[in-house]
Amino acid sequence: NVHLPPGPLNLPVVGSLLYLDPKQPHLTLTKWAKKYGPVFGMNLGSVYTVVLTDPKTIKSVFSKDVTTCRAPLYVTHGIMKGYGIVCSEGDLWKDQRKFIYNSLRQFGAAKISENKEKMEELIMENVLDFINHIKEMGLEVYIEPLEPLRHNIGSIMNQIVFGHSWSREDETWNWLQNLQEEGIKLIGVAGPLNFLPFLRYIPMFKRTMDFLISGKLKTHKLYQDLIKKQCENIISEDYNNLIQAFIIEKEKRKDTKDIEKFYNDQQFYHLLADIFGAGLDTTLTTLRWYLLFMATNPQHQDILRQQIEEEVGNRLVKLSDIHSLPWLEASIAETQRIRSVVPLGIPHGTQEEFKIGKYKIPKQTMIVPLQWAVHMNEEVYENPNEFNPKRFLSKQGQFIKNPNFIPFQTGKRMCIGDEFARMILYLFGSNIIQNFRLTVKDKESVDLTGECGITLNPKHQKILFQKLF
Ligand code: HEM
Repeated sequence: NVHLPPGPLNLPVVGSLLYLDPKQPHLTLTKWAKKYGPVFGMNLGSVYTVVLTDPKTIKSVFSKDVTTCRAPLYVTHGIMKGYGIVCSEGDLWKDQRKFIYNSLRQFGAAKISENKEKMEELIMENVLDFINHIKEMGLEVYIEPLEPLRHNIGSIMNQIVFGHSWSREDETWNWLQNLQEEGIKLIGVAGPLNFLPFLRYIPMFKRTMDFLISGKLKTHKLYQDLIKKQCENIISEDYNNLIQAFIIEKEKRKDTKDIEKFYNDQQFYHLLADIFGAGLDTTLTTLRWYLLFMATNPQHQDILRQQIEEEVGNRLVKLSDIHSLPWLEASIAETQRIRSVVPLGIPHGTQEEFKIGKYKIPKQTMIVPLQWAVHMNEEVYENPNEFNPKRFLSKQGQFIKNPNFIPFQTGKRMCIGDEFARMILYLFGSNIIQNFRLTVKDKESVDLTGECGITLNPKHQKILFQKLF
């Protein structure tokens, strides 16, 4: 007796869309999960959607080939057309995932890599530049750290993607950052189009789509110049950026059909944008949340700073120190738990009909791994709204892994940059706390709810950086 999962009322055309809070959809879905269970389904406009909130089910469902597609969404498909890696499917996705995996390892952005020290150097250059930039502003500065952080995390991504980074004042860089920010906002605005594609005839939605597509074309123009620049360099076996990696791979396969299928210009541009975007927005947002939770919880910050003092002393914190700093790992993990940067997860799509237990999951379903519900489950995490890094520590004070913690998701499409992200988060997170005491002026007035776009972003909030030495 196989049937569709239970779920909320489906109205004609819109389905359950009208009941979903557009600003905080993760909260509505989490509420529904309590009512309908850990596997529930509904129509969101024209897209049949199944939401999963049990990490074991998410793991088993996402380890199947049949769920390796992306959700059938109008906006992302309309803009990306299946190119790149994040939105690609089938053979192209398989090939490019392997290629990106190997490239990240070559750049030193992997757990095991000969070039890991070079990557650590690149990250540390940017950590130091960030710290010095803030110190130059004065002994005590009260600022929203978004822009300086975005410059330095962005510079790391620029180096590994384009082999080039720009100064803070550079016009092209500022243009690229604005376009990125605007694009992310607009994809939020265009959200309803995903589910009600007929809205594209309404001028506001049409304008938004046109803006997104023209923004994409403009960045592709810039990429052409950056690719030309890299072509002028001699590309050796010791390549360290994605432009060079792609050119080398293309050359290797020049007599095969892969060139047209996987190594064409469109794929090149979309892939560069994908790695830049996937790497920057998520890591930056996590660090912003981290600084905010540290600033509003000075008691935890002091413990971490003390551990750094004892284990590292006054020199900079390095990657080889991390295993002796469980409070660092725990406070970063706790940040990723309490504010999932992708609260709805990154949805998948189904290629064919399949089953989850007694439930039928039709072909072309969107599957939402609801990270928010996993990370805020009170049965697993007592007082889930409290920021408490100790949840991730054993009685002996060691960092413990937790199967109910899935910020990078699991299975065949799991984030491919998780190790790289942790390298950045640990090095920025520890060295900032070592160098500054962070506080806010009025804790009660700090709004920690966040704004939901593609990622869940903190609202603008100033933090007091007090220089410690
Ligand atoms: C804190 C930082 C990050 C978080 C929370 C994060 C999270 C995620 C999540 C949830 C997914 C979706 C996985 C799935 O569909 O099952 C994903 C995919 C991906 N991430 Fe990350 N990510 C982060 C950093 C990075 C970095 C630094 C890079 C690389 C430069 C990266 C590259 C990618 C790519 C290429 C994909 C697409 C994989 C695919 O579709 O096969 N991510 N990430």
